[in-house]
Amino acid sequence: MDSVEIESADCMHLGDWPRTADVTCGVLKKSLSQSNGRTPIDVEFSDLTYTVPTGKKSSKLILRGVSGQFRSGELSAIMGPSGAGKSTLLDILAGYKCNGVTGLITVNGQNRDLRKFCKMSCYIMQEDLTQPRLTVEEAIGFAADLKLDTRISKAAKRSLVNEILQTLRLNNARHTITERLSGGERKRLSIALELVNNPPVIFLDEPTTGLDEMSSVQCVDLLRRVALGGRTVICSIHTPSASIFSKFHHVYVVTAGQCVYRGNVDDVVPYLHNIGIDCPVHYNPADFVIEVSAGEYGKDLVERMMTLVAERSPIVPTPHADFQYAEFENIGKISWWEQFTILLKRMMLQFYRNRNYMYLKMSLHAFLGFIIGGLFLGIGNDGSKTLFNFGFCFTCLIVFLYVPMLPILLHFPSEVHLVKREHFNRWYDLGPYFCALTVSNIPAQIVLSIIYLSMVYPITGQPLELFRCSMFFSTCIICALIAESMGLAVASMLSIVNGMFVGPAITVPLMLFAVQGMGTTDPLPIYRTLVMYISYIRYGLEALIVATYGYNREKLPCPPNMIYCQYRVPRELLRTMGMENTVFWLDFLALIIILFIFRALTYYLLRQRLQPNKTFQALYLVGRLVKNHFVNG
Ligand SMILES: Nc1ncnc2c1ncn2[C@@H]1O[C@H](COP(=O)(O)OP(=O)(O)OP(=O)(O)O)[C@@H](O)[C@H]1O
Repeated sequence: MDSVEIESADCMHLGDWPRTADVTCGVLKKSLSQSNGRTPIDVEFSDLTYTVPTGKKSSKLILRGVSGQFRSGELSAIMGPSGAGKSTLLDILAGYKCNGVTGLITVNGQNRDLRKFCKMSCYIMQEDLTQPRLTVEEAIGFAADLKLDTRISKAAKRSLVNEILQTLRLNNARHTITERLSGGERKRLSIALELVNNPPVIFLDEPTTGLDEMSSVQCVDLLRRVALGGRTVICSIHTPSASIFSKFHHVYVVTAGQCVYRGNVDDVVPYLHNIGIDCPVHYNPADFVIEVSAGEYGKDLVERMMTLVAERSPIVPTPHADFQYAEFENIGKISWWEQFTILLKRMMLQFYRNRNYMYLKMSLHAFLGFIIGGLFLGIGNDGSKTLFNFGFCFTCLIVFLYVPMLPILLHFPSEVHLVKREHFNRWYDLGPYFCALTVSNIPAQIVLSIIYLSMVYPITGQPLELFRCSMFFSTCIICALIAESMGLAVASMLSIVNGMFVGPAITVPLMLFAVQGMGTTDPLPIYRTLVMYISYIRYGLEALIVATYGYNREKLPCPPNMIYCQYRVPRELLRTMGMENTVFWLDFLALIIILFIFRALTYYLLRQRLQPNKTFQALYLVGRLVKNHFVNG
């Protein structure tokens, strides 16, 4: 079936949400306030507690057995004083936090299956992270490509993007690069990106923070409309104005990790009246209930609210006998290859927009080529400077260690945050992302390496024989890719600050191990030999030296003023360096294997960062305990 058929077929089934119909027929606005054919989702939780370890033997109880219910078709607010546990509760309900949580969360009366629940929900976090170097229109377009069925025609997706831009008042900013958006626009963009596939459950952490009153009202209005369309919309919110407060259907008030009120917004004031405190006339009930729950009118009132909450607001489960997780299993699922191509396209576009950075890197490589070439001018064909040429090979490996690694350590940790968020909201799988990242990085790295090498190789007088030249170039390029992969592995687990320390720190032993025992004719003890071959730089060095001096290279010319050139015979140098029997292809193969190991390690670490397994969770906890032990004493 081609896309046109799908488009027209879907127009006939407007209720068949969240497929293409809502969007292809240009009725997003209408669809937001429309019921749909799918089962509504109610989220219930009981006796939820959340504890975090804080020191050697201490831990902090953040949520203390809270229970509640959020229904479909309602806009619900989680409110409370600062530090009460609103964001924590939202993180747990959305499935973003799982460690240290006890209690029960159910979806339409069935135990929550987190993997499946994530497919039917989205979480818009407080910090608005958006893909850099894309316009608003492009960002929403890529989200639509990734989240919607590929059988939907391009025109239909374009019309969806236009509708979303209009609905969220982003039309004037459609060609603005995301980094240049105002706070309110960025918030609306974050919401727009997640609304693309119309998920049945939407969590938002403080969606109005940083917005002016008018933008906040419009934002909450939109959420209300979305909720009335049959979705379950839950947001944490800080002291809303009276008009914003009145737009919510349901409110859940927490203080010090306990619930003090849950129920209709209209019932807040009568409830407070019943426990003996009246909200002053013309006073914002939202402010008042937060003040009361913060203990400003006495601690006994707060305790009374805590005990009364279960009695006055019993949770009445709304079972949906016909509810099946499978119904939501394939929402907008696209294939591995489609995800890969879309992500690659997005990365290439971002790369193109950032071309000045690429020009800077190219200039830096040319500059390094000029400086290093000048330092080692003409030594490659001078029998009296063979040892200096050895230094040149080592310098090339150091250049290809730090230059590819440091930028990765600086920028990849922030990208991991973005990937974590998009992956959590089920935009794509890690496999296609990682492959797209690899494919988009490798050509640039090769070009940069060639710029540097094509300058230093002739300037330093290396042998201009095609086979030696290609062996030299390919060894350096593989080493650059290994260093980049090492940077990715470190940056996928650590923050910028920690990565910038750990990354360069691990390069020091790598360099030292590589040159063990060089220049001595005594054989090394076996353990030192093993340690030496841990370092990929050793393989790189051997490969470069053999490419330059191996394969029966003829004697090098010696300057007429030199009486004795010890290493003008290349074999003599190889013997002194213990590389007489070295086979280039074995070293090259070892480098390729190391490259694959590092790539696989990066993938594994990234996977653990996004979805830690039990071992990693245990390691994380041990790490935290150790940190708390040393940091907090
Ligand atoms: N990992 C942690 N370690 C120690 N304390 C934590 C941790 N995570 C959260 N907390 C504490 O738990 C409490 C609740 O945090 P949370 O972010 O949920 O509050 P909040 O109600 O959203 O606050 P705000 O409105 O100010 O954002 C706070 O006191 C916070 O310091």
